[in-house]
Amino acid sequence: MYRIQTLNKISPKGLANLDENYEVSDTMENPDAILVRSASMHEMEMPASLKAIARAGAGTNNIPVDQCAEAGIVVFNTPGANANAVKELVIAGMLLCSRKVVDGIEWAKSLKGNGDQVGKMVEKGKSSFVGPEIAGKKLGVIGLGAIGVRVANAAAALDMEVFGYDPYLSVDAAWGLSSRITHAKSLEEIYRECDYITIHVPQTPDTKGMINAEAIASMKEGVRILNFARGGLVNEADLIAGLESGKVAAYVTDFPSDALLDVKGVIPLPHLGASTPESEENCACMAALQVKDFLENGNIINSVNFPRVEMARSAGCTRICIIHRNLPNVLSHITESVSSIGLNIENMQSHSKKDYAYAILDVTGDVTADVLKKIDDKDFIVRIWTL
Ligand SMILES: NC(=O)c1ccc[n+]([C@@H]2O[C@H](COP(=O)([O-])OP(=O)(O)OC[C@H]3O[C@@H](n4cnc5c(N)ncnc54)[C@H](O)[C@@H]3O)[C@@H](O)[C@H]2O)c1
Ligand SMILES: O=C(O)[C@H](O)COP(=O)(O)O
Repeated sequence: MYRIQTLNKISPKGLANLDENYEVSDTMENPDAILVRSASMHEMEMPASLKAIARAGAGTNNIPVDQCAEAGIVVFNTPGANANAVKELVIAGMLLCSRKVVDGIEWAKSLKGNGDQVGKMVEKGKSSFVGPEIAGKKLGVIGLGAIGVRVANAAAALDMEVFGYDPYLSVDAAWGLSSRITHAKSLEEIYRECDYITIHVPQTPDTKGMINAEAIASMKEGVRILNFARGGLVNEADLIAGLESGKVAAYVTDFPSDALLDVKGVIPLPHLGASTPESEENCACMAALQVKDFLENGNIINSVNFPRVEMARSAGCTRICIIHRNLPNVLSHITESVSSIGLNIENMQSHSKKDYAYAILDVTGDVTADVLKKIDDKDFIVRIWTL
């Protein structure tokens, strides 16, 4: 029986992929794997039993990914599974901050009690809520991954002039990008040209605070900024100064903080980007299936700290799975150890990612604890197990 702990509410449709061989609970001790959304795991002590963490979503900055790699814990995410949900809310965010929709709704509600005068008051007062259309305006998209590409294409379809910036653009993303998108060669070009700027990059030490006083100073007067990626990408004090001076007309964020809530021009949303039934199901299904395939077959598909390694099971074989440091001669140590005890390697796959590598070997012969001990050199083997 595999033991799965959930740290957030995970869509039941996703959990339904875990059959009678799985016990799932939010109060599980010694889990084999954890399913999580945005709960922070940075302060959590990782149980020795833990082999995998699956983030049902995109951002993994709530998980100590590097520490997990050191401990041989594979961290998965679900690329693209919630991207459409975020795209739709970004488009809504641009309309919200252009057309004074929120202020207009609040004012309209304040007319309650004026009886048959409401119609007249609406017509008289509506001129306070005039706001520009988005068609014909310039949108800068920073980060053209699963979300950024969808936002760029949707905005182009709404007749915006779209600039995209991503120095690490993947081939898949490039194939998906409309030919109407202008390739911005620098952030400065985005800042200089665009009326609306939307950020879709992961929060890392490199991107943290990237929207700061210097960036804001080089943007257009009255720029509208949207942040559905992570709060930490924006230096809040600098942004508030920009809003107060009028340089920034609006800031739509999915990551409100106490300091932002009462600042004019801020439209705070309670991290709703991925909160649709469709994306909750997509993410949960992908997370559950990836964990299942890893626990049962050792396959790693979308991991942020280990390479993709997957191989069909070879009939009549025992599978040996080995997470190891990415150092010279480790593979030859493994294969020599295995063959020196008379095991035959029928099939094997191995790939590396930064400091770590992962190998799966399908072998025939008797794989005893002694065999594993022979391979398990503590200097470079992080975790070894059989399936
Ligand atoms: N609000 C929400 O509910 C919600 C939902 C999903 C994702 N997110 C956030 O959005 C982020 C992006 O999600 P995604 O699914 O598009 O991820 P993704 O990995 O598909 O795309 C990220 C893109 O950013 C690019 N990038 C990285 N560093 C960059 C830099 N310095 N400048 C420009 N581009 C850079 C990468 O090349 C990649 O193409 C996630 O990391 C997460 O933090 C938020
Ligand atoms: O990175 C993500 O996928 C989003 O921020 C969604 O987070 P959530 O799963 O907590 O809604």
